Amino acid sequence: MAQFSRVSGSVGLITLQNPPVNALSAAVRQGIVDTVNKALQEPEVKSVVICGQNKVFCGGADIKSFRGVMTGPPLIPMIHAIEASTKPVVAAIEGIALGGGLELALACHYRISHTKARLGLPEVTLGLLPAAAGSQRLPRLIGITAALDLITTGRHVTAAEALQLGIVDHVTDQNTVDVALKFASSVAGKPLDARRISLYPCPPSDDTDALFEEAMQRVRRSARGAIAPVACVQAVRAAATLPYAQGLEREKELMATLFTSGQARALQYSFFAQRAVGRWSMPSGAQWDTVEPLPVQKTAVIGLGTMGRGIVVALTQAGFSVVAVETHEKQLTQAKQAIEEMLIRGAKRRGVTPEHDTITYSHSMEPVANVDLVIEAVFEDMVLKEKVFQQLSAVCKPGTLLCTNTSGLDIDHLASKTPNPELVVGMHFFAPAHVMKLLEVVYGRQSSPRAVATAMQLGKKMGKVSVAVGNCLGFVGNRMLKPYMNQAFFLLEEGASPELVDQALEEFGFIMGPFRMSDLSGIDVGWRIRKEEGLAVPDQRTGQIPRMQKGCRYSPVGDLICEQGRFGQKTGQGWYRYDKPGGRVARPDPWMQTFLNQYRATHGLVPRRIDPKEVLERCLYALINEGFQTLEEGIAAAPEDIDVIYVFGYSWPQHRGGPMFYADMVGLEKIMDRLEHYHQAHPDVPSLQPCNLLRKLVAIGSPPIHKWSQVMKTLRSQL
Ligand SMILES: CCCCCCCCCCCCC[C@H](O)CC(=O)SCCNC(=O)CCNC(=O)[C@H](O)C(C)(C)COP(=O)(O)OP(=O)(O)OC[C@H]1O[C@@H](n2cnc3c(N)ncnc32)[C@H](O)[C@@H]1OP(=O)(O)O
Ligand SMILES: NC(=O)c1ccc[n+]([C@@H]2O[C@H](COP(=O)([O-])OP(=O)(O)OC[C@H]3O[C@@H](n4cnc5c(N)ncnc54)[C@H](O)[C@@H]3O)[C@@H](O)[C@H]2O)c1
Repeated sequence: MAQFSRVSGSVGLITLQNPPVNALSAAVRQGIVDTVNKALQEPEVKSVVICGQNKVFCGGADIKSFRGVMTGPPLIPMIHAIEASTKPVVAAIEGIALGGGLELALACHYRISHTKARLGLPEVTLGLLPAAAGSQRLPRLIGITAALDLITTGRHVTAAEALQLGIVDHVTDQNTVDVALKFASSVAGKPLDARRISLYPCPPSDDTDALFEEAMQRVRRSARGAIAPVACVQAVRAAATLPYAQGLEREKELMATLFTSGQARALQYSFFAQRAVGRWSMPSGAQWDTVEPLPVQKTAVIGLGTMGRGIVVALTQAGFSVVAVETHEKQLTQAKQAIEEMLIRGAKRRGVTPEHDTITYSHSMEPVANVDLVIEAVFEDMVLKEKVFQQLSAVCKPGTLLCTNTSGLDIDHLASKTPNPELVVGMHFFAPAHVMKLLEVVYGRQSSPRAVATAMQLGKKMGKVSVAVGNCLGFVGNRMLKPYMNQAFFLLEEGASPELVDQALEEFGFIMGPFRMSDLSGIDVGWRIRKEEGLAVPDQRTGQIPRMQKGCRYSPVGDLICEQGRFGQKTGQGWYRYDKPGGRVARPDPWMQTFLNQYRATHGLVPRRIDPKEVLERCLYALINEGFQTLEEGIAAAPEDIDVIYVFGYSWPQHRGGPMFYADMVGLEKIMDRLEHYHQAHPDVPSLQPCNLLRKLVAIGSPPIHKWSQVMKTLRSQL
């Protein structure tokens, strides 16, 4: 809806009304058409102001309506009618003007913004482009380079930057609508052609071809395989090279392709999935809207290695005081310096003053006594963690929440070592913890809903996408990664090279394939865990690590290369070779080829040609099957939870939605058939056997992903 009122006798005020973000639903568009007509028809009205209810201008087109039948007046003619108006129209921008919201403002003759407003054209993040003439008006207003930046990244700008770029005419910290009303009165009757952006020529640039070529390369590099950023560049190019009307036609054509694409569906699914994970629930029935989080102001981090440092930075940047504890003298000094540097860099990026004095560094636990919440990030060693939790229980004030950043150890076991197991939860951050957006909040059998609510809220305040998951080895993300990595190892045994496997998965859209990723994070990390699990241990009789363990196929290739001291980038050699220890550029290593040939010969394995399709199917379908298993067990509550974990924690390409969304796109029946096919070929690999939930879903006709949660409720008793 939109409401019309007349203010001070001669200014028509149109207020968009569709909380919470005044999205341009059919009713809002109809409201705008009706109220603009009214303003034009009423002779007393000399100028018009458009604003949004509740101090929010407009969040753009109604994304929810994209998947249904479009009704109501179309957006584009409505926006053109505003620009063509013979009475001046002023946009009063408060809160946000995003997507279609900014396009609406660009059709107005003047734009006045509140200092705290944010503006942008984020359509690209939804797999679209600004197709209500945004791709044609913005370059005409602010130039090609700046428009390319905003349109291809979708980033939001502050009012100050918008003013500097020339997107808005005036910024105020007063009541924006009042300022706009006054301004509208002052411009009544003035000529408008100079204010109609569609009439502007696109500002020329030195070498347009080179500029667009460079932009195209940049977007192709940064979002491998994503089509929307490419279309955005093409649309801006049309603005730069074609008359306005023809540019609009091109914008429309490009949008038609994007609008119905699988990528747009995936990205819009991901948008809503990120919001859905905030509505968490626990098997007990406790959920996000009924549980009050505990108040948290003072925090502590124990262990200042790779993870602890990032967590201290993220907590400090979110405004919490932190007691940072590290027992190792040298580590403490290095951590202090690293944390300070990260804070300075972060503050510079955000244009704020760095916070230092809210951190207290300590060798001992004493200063932890009066904190509200502790995050433990010591070595991944259960005995050590037990000891730390016992110390914390003795020193902390009653009611302090004890969280662990373990990558996958048993939360219940750790909780059982404390007098208050209800106050123990996992807070599993991802490296680097001040950058990566994902946080898995892991509840154990006894974790209280308030403890979970507190960790979820803390994650939100730290700018994380937090997902509540159940407790099991590896939780959701790392658990699903195991069958994926196993398949990558098995493929090497059967004839593939690390490059072949990585290339297939990088072409799918991962930033790095499993071997380049393993080189980056350190191959020895998994090796140490496997040794602790008793897997990477030679058989006393043969002296070799067995290739069958507990009745299942096991590949020791990773263990064997670690035995050679090849730990990845840090040692300059791993699955690839690097020019020096710490080097970043991975090059295929002839040593690896020789090693694999010898390994295969030793074990009587005859290498075969493996094609990329097999790599994708085996790695991804094994991971997806494990995803279904976590849903079946209730460890992940919904497919959206898994998808958000994979997109934000494991760099699953966002334009493919996430593993469970991808499974839905591929078709559950196909996934099941291919898993069965591979399981027949490899009966000693249980993770290739389709799990019960997948079979059941196929048996009932493969319902679409948004119906799985409903179906799971019914099926859970039968599974
Ligand atoms: C052959 C076929 C050819 C077809 C051609 C079709 C042509 C169609 C013509 C279209 C013309 C193009 C128009 C335009 O260019 C396209 C767009 O405008 S796309 C939308 C762009 N806008 C955005 O991307 C903004 C998205 N929203 C946000 O980023 C954030 O929500 C926010 C606005 C910054 C607010 O953040 P928060 O305060 O944190 O709040 P939440 O995020 O939790 O949101 C609260 C609530 O609101 C819902 N919501 C937000 N934005 C929208 C929206 N634009 N539409 C619908 N709903 C929205 C959000 O989902 C939350 O609700 P919940 O999910 O929790 O129920
Ligand atoms: N590195 C990753 O990518 C990653 C990702 C997610 C989770 N994790 C988990 O985070 C935890 C920490 O991992 P990391 O990579 O930061 O390890 P790390 O080896 O880099 O750091 C651990 C730090 O803990 C310190 N420490 C040991 N005992 C201590 C004690 N009693 N009190 C205080 N400090 C102590 C060590 O001196 C060291 O500085 C582990 O549980 C790990 O599984 C790691």
